[in-house]
Amino acid sequence: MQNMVLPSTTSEATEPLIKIQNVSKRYHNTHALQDISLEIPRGTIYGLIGPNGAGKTTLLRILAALLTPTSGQVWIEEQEVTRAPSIIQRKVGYMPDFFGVYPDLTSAEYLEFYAGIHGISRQKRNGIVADLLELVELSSKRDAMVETLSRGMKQRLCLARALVHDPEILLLDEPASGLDPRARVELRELVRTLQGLGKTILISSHILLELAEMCTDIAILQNGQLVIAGDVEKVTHQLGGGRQIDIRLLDKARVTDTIAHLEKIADIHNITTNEDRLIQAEFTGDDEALHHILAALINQGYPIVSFAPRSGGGRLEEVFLNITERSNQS
Ligand SMILES: Nc1ncnc2c1ncn2[C@@H]1O[C@H](COP(=O)(O)OP(=O)(O)OP(=O)(O)O)[C@@H](O)[C@H]1O
Repeated sequence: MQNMVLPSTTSEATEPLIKIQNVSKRYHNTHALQDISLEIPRGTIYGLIGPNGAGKTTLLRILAALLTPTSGQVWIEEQEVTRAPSIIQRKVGYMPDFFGVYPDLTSAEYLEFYAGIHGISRQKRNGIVADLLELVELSSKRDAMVETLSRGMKQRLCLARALVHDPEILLLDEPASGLDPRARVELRELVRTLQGLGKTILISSHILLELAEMCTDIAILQNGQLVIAGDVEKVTHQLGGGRQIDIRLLDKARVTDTIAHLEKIADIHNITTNEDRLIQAEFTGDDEALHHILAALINQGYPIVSFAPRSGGGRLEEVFLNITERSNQS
């Protein structure tokens, strides 16, 4: 299947922070990555999605300057990653997909150790460690042994470790794997907080739903090849996935005529109403079309209380399965 790289709305305004140009990686006879080109806009939460063995870890390790591509180049701003690994490692925080074995350390000692590795002076370490523990909501566990933390807590500690040198870019390899739903929500909130702090974040997962609600952009990898990439809305739209809109009305008596109005709009499909004043529908247009629909509803006096398009959501998983199936067949 031909690669589709869609322009990102965020990348239109600014130069991408990361440029991946024709990157391939071969391990003996395995083509882990094949001619991948991708641009990561600054400030995005970029989801790297693909089934096991798709090449996600390989790509993240190349971006972290921990692995050299067989061919192609990766640029982070004006630096080519293989030519300046130590500069890149200062800009990048990498959280691997495995925890490894923890030495006999408390949470605070663990972070202090990594702060030392990054050359942070002793005077600054205490303050940085306290700030990081607060950020990942582990202040109450500062003196707990790492081994005694829950999986979700270990995951957050690992994320704090990746942040110890205040990198601009965070590479998180399967950060949600093995977490229960509550820990996943906490992780999602933390990732959003980090985006708010100006970080550009790449997150991999083989489960699209884990990422759908938190990513601004996604790239789907399959057998080392890029299947599609771009802003979540555009990818979903391009693949015919559509979005769901939840429309809540003030007045139950107006549900029927609102539905009759929506039924006449070409981009709206599968309208349902399962609660008193809530109408749900699928929408396959772009944001401009959505704006016109909302403006018309308001202008014509429909009593709208809320009008909420949901990015991706459940539909994305379907899109992902469709696209990986299609590329398997090609
Ligand atoms: N060190 C290695 N030596 C040989 N083959 C490797 C090595 N590392 C990865 N591979 C192979 O490269 C391909 C891509 O692996 P990679 O770990 O990047 O995929 P992934 O998408 O992260 O998968 P997962 O979700 O299972 O972690 C796989 O076929 C894998 O077996």
